[in-house]
Amino acid sequence: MKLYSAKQIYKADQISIKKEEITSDELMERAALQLFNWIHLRMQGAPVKIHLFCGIGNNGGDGIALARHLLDHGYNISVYVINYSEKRSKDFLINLERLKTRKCWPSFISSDDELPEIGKDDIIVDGIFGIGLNRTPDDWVAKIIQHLNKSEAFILSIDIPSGLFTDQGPENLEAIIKSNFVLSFQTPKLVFFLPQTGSFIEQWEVLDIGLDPEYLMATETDYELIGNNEALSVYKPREKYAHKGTYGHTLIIGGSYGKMGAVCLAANAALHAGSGLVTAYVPKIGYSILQTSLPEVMVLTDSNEDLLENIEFDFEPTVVGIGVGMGTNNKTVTGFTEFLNKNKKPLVLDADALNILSKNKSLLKKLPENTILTPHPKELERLIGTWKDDFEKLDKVKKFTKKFKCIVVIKGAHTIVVQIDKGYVNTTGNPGMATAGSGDVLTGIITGLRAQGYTALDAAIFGVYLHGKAGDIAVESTGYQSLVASSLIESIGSAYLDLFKIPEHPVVEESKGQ
Ligand SMILES: NC(=O)C1=CN([C@@H]2O[C@H](COP(=O)(O)OP(=O)(O)OC[C@H]3O[C@@H](n4cnc5c(N)ncnc54)[C@H](O)[C@@H]3O)[C@@H](O)[C@H]2O)[C@H](O)CC1
Ligand SMILES: [K+]
Repeated sequence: MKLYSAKQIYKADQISIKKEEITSDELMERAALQLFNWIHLRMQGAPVKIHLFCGIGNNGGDGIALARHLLDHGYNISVYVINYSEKRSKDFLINLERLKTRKCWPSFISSDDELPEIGKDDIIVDGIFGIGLNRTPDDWVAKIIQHLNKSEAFILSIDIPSGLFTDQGPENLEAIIKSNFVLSFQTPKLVFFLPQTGSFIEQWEVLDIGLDPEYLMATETDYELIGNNEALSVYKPREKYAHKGTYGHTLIIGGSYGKMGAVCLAANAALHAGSGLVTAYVPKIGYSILQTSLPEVMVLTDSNEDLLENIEFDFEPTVVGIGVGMGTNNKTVTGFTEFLNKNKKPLVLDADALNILSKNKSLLKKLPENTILTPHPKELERLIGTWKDDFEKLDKVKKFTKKFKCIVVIKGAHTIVVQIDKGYVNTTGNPGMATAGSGDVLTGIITGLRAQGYTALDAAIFGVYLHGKAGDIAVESTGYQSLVASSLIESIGSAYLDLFKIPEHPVVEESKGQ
């Protein structure tokens, strides 16, 4: 699913109005009816108090139009206009007049002196700001937002939690609605999935207000959301007359004294992802460990007993995944550098391979085109430096991938795969996956996919999706706390099978931000 920017949504808005020969007010009515139907289906006329907080722009207009429909159906509502500007939008005013004809007069709030009383069992509809927010709300508006957040009432946001910018980082976290549910028009917004802002959204759903499909289809976006459909479109079915050679030979290089488990996890994950053959290259100490725990995996050893020093092998792997459990000993740095000097094979780099690169940035030039790097936030910081917010981080990563012609997998609650100008935001995974070895499994899956002929970008996107889905399946039987990396591997098969399940429900997503 494409994640459109605010600018693109406004454009779609304009094009739809022109093409369909409708007024902007009619489009607002469509949006308001969608909101109303969603609420009415769930509430069935229940006499719960609904407080609608509306701004003076079109987000507020949506709220006011929704209020009219709720009123017409006998709901118990109170309407407040947060009067933060005199520049009221035309369609807001049209809808305000319509509401008044029903003898409903909103309370106009122009300061934080009188905060409306809200019961914890009430419902708040948040229509204060939408995608038109262009500066941080004034202090008194922020105080009202804080009052709503503290109320414990269920908050339903129209389009986007008020106070969140659509395409830039937040300035004041105290001036953002903490939304229990967001009904977002046409497209979820990128900020729903970023670490800094994702926690303001508990759940979201898209309401299709029928913006011009032709424009939406033809428009390239900077970000895409990867769900089941997108993963399925990348998936490569197995062929009847294939043999193990068809699906490539993965080489996992890593390990050091006390950290051989990381290699076991990555190698085993590569096998479960479908790599035809898997070889592990480890220090001598790892030989019996690997041979005993993974009978399917072939093992080659370094000349050094405890760490990697002379990475040499005499076969042609399809792809090399390097770094897990490897350590950053000077001898390993030398061995890794010499390996990069000679290597011509596609690479996946993780953990200590990334740490070595961070300290020896000149090595970055030696990476073959389309190398996949899988840093967690700390490793990423070592590679690209610090960032002031998620948008700056994404910009820096884009520049980095352009400069070194590589792919970066920014690991997090919603992992984002970045290549040059584009980011792919993953939807699977859960907090139980923040556990030892989870990253090693991801490295193994991505490397194993690459071995089977997936392009680097597809292997990264699909690998991240499968890894998260395996976690979602595993957690059903383990619970968050007891999820361990080995259970992720055991669930890779079920994650593949899940690709072909027909979804029972429309897209309702729980946010995994923080
Ligand atoms: N997607 C669509 O096609 C449709 C969207 N609808 C709704 O419209 C809003 C966007 O409305 P807009 O009027 O452009 O902006 P807002 O209501 O978000 O903001 C109001 C207005 O206020 C000014 N402003 C911005 N920031 C501040 C601030 N911090 N303090 C004071 N004033 C501020 C600015 O001028 C804004 O224009 C979208 O989210 C949907 O809910 C349509 O109803 C249907 C079609
Ligand atoms: K809103």
